[in-house]
Amino acid sequence: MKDEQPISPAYGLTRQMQVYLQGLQGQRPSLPVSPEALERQAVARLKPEASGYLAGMDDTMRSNLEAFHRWQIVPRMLRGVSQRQLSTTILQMQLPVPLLLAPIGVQSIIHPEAELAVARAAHSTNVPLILSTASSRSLEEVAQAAGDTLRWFQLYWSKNPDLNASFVRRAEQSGYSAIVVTLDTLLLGWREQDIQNAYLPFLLGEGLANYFSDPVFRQALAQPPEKDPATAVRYFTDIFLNPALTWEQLSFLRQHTSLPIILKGILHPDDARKALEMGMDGIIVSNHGGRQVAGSLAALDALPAIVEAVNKQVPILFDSGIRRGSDIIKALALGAQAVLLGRPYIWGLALEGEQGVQTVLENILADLDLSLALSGYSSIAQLDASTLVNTRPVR
Ligand SMILES: Cc1cc2nc3c(=O)[nH]c(=O)nc-3n(C[C@H](O)[C@H](O)[C@H](O)COP(=O)(O)O)c2cc1C
Ligand SMILES: CC(C)CC(=O)C(=O)O
Repeated sequence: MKDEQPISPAYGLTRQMQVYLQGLQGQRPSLPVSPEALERQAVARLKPEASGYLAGMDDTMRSNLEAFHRWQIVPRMLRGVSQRQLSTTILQMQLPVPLLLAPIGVQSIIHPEAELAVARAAHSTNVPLILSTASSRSLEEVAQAAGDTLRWFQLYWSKNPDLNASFVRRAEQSGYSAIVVTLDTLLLGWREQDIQNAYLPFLLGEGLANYFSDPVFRQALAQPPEKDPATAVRYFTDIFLNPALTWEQLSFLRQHTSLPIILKGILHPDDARKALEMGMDGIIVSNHGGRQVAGSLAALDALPAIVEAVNKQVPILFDSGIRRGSDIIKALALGAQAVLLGRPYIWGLALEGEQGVQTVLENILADLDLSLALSGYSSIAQLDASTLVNTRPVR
């Protein structure tokens, strides 16, 4: 795909025609094209514990999706859209598309090749990726699989400061070019399905590759994790998350890395202002895909006020509910510079491994490209508030 310039001006049309031509030979796409059907099939394929873990809180997730339906695109006509520009620059990094893979931990519960399959698919489609601290493969292995693909590292801020510094150092050495600190998961939310299933993958040793391979983590143990995994898992659960974290501690990170620091999980404009005050380099507006606070506002509903508060001082990214090309258009029109794709690529991984992730990415990018053109835009930079109308019912 890389050689074929996936983001060429005619990308959407090329992909669409490729599928139709295969149809002439009696072939149909093996993976569902609609995200809803994709989810249904993936959930049916996974063990109940794994699909329960993917799910999160139903009501917040529903709010995330409904928020997209309240904003609607008003297509414009005859504006010369034969060439489309989908690339963007964030913190001096060139993104070929305004889409990154969201950090999603413990992918070994979804597919045996886990993050390596995802990294290869990111490479073949040229879509940047954000690797979770809780990945099932070490950040070094994933970097190797990703090749020259743009990659950022997501940090869960542990109680052990030396471990945080070590993760950041390793990420720098392995070519990750930004640190994404997740703020909304200083504790795990009340996840009804996981509690019903009495299931937490970390306790089974899943998603701990970065910890078990870390020199600081290993030094804290009397025996290496290979010899005494139970004690290593216990130590992990002791230090993994840090609910005592406050804004002031972000300066520790600043002292330990020259990489840009991006805060993930901002929903209130005052927190966005605080991020600016602390000299942070970027913000990801997100409610963690509706996995942390039941009844929290939809991430998309939080976006406009944060865009206003930040006033273009740092880039704003968005996730939680991106399913189609039109969702990307809506988030960009409301002021995000790029979006993160979460569960849809995991559904592809569940069904067809690396190929499944690649297909999901190709489909959403083709959809974005065509929807952009048909809405009357030749560049994502042209999207703004005038692209949309809000159909929120008046109460
Ligand atoms: C199974 C699962 C694991 C996740 N793990 C992480 C993680 O390790 N770090 C993180 O910052 N976010 C994590 N997230 C949240 C995603 O990065 C992202 O915010 C969310 O999936 C976006 O919503 P969407 O899935 O509706 O697109 C996880 C989400 C899921 C579904
Ligand atoms: C707690 C993490 C390791 C994974 C996560 O962010 C999630 O399950 O939502």
